[in-house]
Amino acid sequence: MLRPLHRLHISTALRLSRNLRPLSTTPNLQKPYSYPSSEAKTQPTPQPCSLRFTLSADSFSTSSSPPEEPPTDAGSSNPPTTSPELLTVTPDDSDPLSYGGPEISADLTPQRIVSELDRHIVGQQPAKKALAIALRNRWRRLRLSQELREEVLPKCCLLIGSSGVGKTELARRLSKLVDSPFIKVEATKFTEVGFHGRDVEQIVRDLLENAITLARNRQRRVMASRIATTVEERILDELMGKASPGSNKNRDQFRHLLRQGALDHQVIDVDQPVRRTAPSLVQVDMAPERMTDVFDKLFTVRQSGSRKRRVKISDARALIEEAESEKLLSDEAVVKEAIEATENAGIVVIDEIDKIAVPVGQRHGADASSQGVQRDLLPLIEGTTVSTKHGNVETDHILFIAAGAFTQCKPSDLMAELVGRLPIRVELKPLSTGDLRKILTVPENNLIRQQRELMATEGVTLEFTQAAITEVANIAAEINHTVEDIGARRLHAVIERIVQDISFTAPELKGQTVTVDAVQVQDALGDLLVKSDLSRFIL
Ligand SMILES: Nc1ncnc2c1ncn2[C@@H]1O[C@H](COP(=O)(O)OP(=O)(O)OP(=O)(O)O)[C@@H](O)[C@H]1O
Repeated sequence: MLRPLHRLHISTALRLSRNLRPLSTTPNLQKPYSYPSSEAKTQPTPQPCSLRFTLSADSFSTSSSPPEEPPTDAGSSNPPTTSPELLTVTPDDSDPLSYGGPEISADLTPQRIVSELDRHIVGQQPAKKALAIALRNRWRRLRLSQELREEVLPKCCLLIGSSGVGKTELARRLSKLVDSPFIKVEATKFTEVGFHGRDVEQIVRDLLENAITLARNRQRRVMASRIATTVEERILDELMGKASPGSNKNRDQFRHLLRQGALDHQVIDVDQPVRRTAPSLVQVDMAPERMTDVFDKLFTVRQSGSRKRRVKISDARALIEEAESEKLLSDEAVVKEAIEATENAGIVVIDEIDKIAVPVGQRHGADASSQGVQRDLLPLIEGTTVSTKHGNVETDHILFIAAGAFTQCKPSDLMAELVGRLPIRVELKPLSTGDLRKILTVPENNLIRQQRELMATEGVTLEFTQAAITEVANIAAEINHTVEDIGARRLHAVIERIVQDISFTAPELKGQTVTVDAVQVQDALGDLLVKSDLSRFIL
């Protein structure tokens, strides 16, 4: 039976660690949890040149230390990064409620935004440029006086281009660059329910939910080191009792063992909080979503306090971390940050906008719902207040990016007021065979790399010859041309078909190198390459 560790003599504990390597040389591979290093605690907080997405002009902060240059080699095989130098979060340990959300680095110039987008998207330079300016304008707007800032509305964009040429991907990458709340919706989804369509305000509610997730994760990251320290101290308290003067040496030795994972099997008591729900009242004039929230809470079992559980230290870490995060992360602060981020940094892509455009002569009968959706979208884009269960969200400064192919109609077939709200228009080019070839190999997380890395997990080295890559691009372009143009999406299906057999047998190919050449590409696609069969081609 295990003895409580606080009764163990330190020499016994040290014996446990006899076979362990010194702390400084132990790779942290098997430990699911990383403790803050003492160096990390003493290092000065970086002072990036940055600007907050907060409403108050007083919260702007700048400093003279510029962030490092990002890698610009688009073909680099580096793992994906989230460009941390472009987005910074400023922790204020003294007040967990003080986070104002993400900050856009002042160094994120339009040119730099374009080069960041270049890392993931091939070509489409005019669209990249337009979006870069739109994003930079947000940064500029936040530097204006409060009075002028409210007057400057974001210019919304209309991206015109066929399916799969990168319209959504550009907007998604843009939002990732600055950790903005992002949502993509299809305009046609709002016509299916009938004349009034689905409530377009749901777009903003969904955007806010996304912002809440981002805000929670962001605050967790900011507090990670504080939480890790607390977790360690809680475990040490359980093992040895509360820290007391003179107990530092023993405590440090136990801390050392704990960090080595030598105490993982010891069992300790952990307090697990039980959620308590606040009593709520249903009011007759309540918004429907608020009412749903109240009912949710009513049906939640009301309990309070905490209960003790005896668990191994290896399991206790996650439980204590969760409980500490709950204590430190205030829902109120998360929602506040999320609403600010939604209002000032939210990006919404409304795809298939062309499908709800109706030429003037046809604006009657069944098309009434399309017209209705356009009318409903207008206030959102112009700026309105949407009520959500977390509070009101102003849409004035959300960046709306409408997108569509406009093959059957023209932008002017949209309502004039709506078109007026989308003054930045950019056309995205159809993808050529050369573009498809580049998409296979140039973006950081390109499809070929994805397949190679997947096979590497099985111990298989997968190679594609240059001729094979060219052949894949040729075939994808041909199918797009003959069957239906779905742009770069075609590559996914073609590649999947080519690697299907290798993928199936990979566990038996461990240690081997498999090279795909042009002939194998043709073999894999077999009779589907016969032109007459292309119409039946399922890729
Ligand atoms: N120019 C490009 N460079 C790199 N990848 C691309 C490019 N265009 C498209 N892709 C890839 O193709 C897929 C589909 O692209 P995306 O979602 O942007 O299409 P879209 O233009 O929005 O089309 P749709 O209107 O049909 O949604 C994504 O996986 C994206 O990464």
